[in-house]
Amino acid sequence: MPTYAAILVAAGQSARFGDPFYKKPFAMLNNRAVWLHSADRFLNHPGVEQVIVVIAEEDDEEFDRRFGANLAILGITSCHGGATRAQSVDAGLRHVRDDVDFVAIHDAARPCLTDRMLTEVFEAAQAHGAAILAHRVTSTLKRERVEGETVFVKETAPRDGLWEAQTPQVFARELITAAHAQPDAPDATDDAQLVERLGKPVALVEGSPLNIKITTKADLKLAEQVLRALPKPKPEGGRNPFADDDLFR
Ligand SMILES: Nc1ccn([C@@H]2O[C@H](COP(=O)(O)OP(=O)(O)OP(=O)(O)O)[C@@H](O)[C@H]2O)c(=O)n1
Ligand SMILES: C[C@](O)(CO)[C@H](O)COP(=O)(O)O
Repeated sequence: MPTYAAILVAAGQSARFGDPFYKKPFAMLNNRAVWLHSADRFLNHPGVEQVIVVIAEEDDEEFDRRFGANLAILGITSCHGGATRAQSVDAGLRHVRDDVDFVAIHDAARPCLTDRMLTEVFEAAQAHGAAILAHRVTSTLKRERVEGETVFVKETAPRDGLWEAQTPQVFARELITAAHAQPDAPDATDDAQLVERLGKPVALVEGSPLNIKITTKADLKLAEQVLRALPKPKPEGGRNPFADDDLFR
């Protein structure tokens, strides 16, 4: 069975979340920190040998106080991120073991990932070397034109063939390591674009509009309802309590 390392990036500033106490990955969601919901998916998934959480150095003390026991019990590694998301991913890559085959890179602020999505993007990465969860654009897209204080429609952008990238984004370890070694890597807003720049294929795997990225407080409320809609753990136990069902299709 192929082996995986998961990098959970949680080192952003959460500026749009606007909480005076908690950055969004560390906010409570149904009695568990947002990032731990994300970590659970990977920890319970076959083949995942390593989980690395990337945090901002300024969060060290609070993170250790709140989650130090979780890291020890769950065998999670932590490291410091950088000023950009890509720099945080690169920091996580430097802790990935040489013996894992694939690396899954996931926004810790996306806690509504399901077992089925993870299985499908893992399988696609095995088949193609690189795969990402994404969701076909279903709304009409407008390009803006700004005049003074007012924003107008400049044009309607063609949406045929457009997908909204999500995470996890999963890559053969050597491929993503080479991709992040490129000179302009720190400015990338997702990891797939660095692999695209190498001319390598990246498979698109249908995720779900419910695989939301928590950006604002309103997103946290939405995530609470999404997670509550997940099936309850099976009586025989042992199963991942976050197993998927058709709700997420
Ligand atoms: N320098 C950064 C920037 C972002 N992230 C992580 O990347 C994910 C997606 O980024 P985003 O939603 O933009 O988070 P923030 O940058 O924290 O959001 P904001 O722009 O509101 O500050 C988040 O889990 C965030 O913690 C990171 O690890 N390091
Ligand atoms: C990686 C990502 O979630 C894919 O849509 C997105 O690019 C993250 O961007 P952010 O500005 O760091 O939230």
